[in-house]
Amino acid sequence: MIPVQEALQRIRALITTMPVEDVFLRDSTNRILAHPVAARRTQPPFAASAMDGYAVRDVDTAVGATLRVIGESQAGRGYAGDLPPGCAVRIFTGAPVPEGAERVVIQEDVSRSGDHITINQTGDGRNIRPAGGDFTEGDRVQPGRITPARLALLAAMNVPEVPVYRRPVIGLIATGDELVVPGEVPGPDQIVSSNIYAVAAIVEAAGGIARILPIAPDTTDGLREVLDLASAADMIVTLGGASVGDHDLVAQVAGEAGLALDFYKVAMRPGKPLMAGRLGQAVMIGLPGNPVSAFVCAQIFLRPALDLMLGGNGDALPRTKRPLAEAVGPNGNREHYMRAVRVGEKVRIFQRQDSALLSVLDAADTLVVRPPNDPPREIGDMVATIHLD
Ligand SMILES: Nc1nc2c(c(=O)[nH]1)N[C@H]1C(S)=C(S)[C@@H](COP(=O)(O)OP(=O)(O)OC[C@H]3O[C@@H](n4cnc5c(N)ncnc54)[C@H](O)[C@@H]3O)O[C@H]1N2
Ligand code: MOO
Repeated sequence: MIPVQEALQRIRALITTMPVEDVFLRDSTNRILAHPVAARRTQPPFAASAMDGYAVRDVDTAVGATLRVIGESQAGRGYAGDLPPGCAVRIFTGAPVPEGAERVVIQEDVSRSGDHITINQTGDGRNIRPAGGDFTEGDRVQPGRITPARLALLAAMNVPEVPVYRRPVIGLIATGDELVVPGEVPGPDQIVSSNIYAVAAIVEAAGGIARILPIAPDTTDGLREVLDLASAADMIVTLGGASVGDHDLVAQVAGEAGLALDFYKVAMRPGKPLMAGRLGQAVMIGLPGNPVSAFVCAQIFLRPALDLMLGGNGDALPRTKRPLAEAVGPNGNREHYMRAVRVGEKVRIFQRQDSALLSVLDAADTLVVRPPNDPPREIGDMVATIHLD
């Protein structure tokens, strides 16, 4: 058994970053921008009015001044020509400010009669957004996640396509004769395959494309066939069949298929029989079959691995120290990821920690991470926690 940190480091070392592809802006939400992208224009491209009102010169801006309205500037169609002294141009939010105008007096501050306005109040600001006040042509957006805000910025920069890392395809294989897919009628000794749906959701939330393959039976031929179906994937993740039982065939069959095993067994609970290596052009990760074990391993290893594939730095999930709401007994020799729930600022560890219990997992919003051989802990003792979203 190797420590969790070493297992994560070894998985990181197996990963290669995905190639870069250009996609339409509309398809780039949450993807990772791979290279800096330069603005193709300046914004605003002209001095623009920030308010609806009248564009005037400073010399004409006095309470009681009466000015002649000589034209109109609207968003999308400006006023062609200069603004002579003693005159005003009717202007709307976003419209180009005419040459010579130095401020916009908002319409609430003037009285209008026919072609003339009288200024009743001058207000504080100029109400003009200078050209290039937001960004100028050539300004660069740096690599990173394309958030909704960044999407709008790129659009305003007139960038129609962006270079992003290709989304990795993750082939997911549940193994075991006892499994049926949800909705099927299980035989008397069967259960419904569940953990693969959690792992698929985790993969997709991290930016990967999850492909759920047919359930692999507990036969070498059957498992090999399903593994073959996954051969085009960027990563192959098996669930179950990883332990030491007579029907735990994943290591054997993957080995025969050419798996270069990097490690097997991690000092963690749940998740001990985790394996990882390279199979052809893909990284292969063998998750334990117990539903909570597969879930925890996906959080601890798959998420950083996917982050790295997508151009991130593959950081482990962030940890926060929180006080215990209840005492807890000593830990064994494996790092324990205990299902727990927040109670205000504190955290309460569930009594039942069997790695088969999905109802407990569902009730949890936190994993409490106990180091190997951690002594008993009292109420109020600080423990490391991982938030589950
Ligand atoms: N003698 C030993 N027995 C076991 C050990 C050990 O060290 N010595 N390790 C235990 C630990 S820890 C774990 S974790 C499990 C992992 O076993 P496998 O990865 O081989 O998983 P399976 O045996 O195939 O299944 C375990 C359990 O999970 C259920 N399962 C499997 N796949 C699914 C699925 N897709 N959806 C829902 N449930 C699934 C399966 O029916 C079993 O109940 O081994 C321990 N044994
Ligand atoms: O490691 Mo197993 O995952 O303890 O249940």
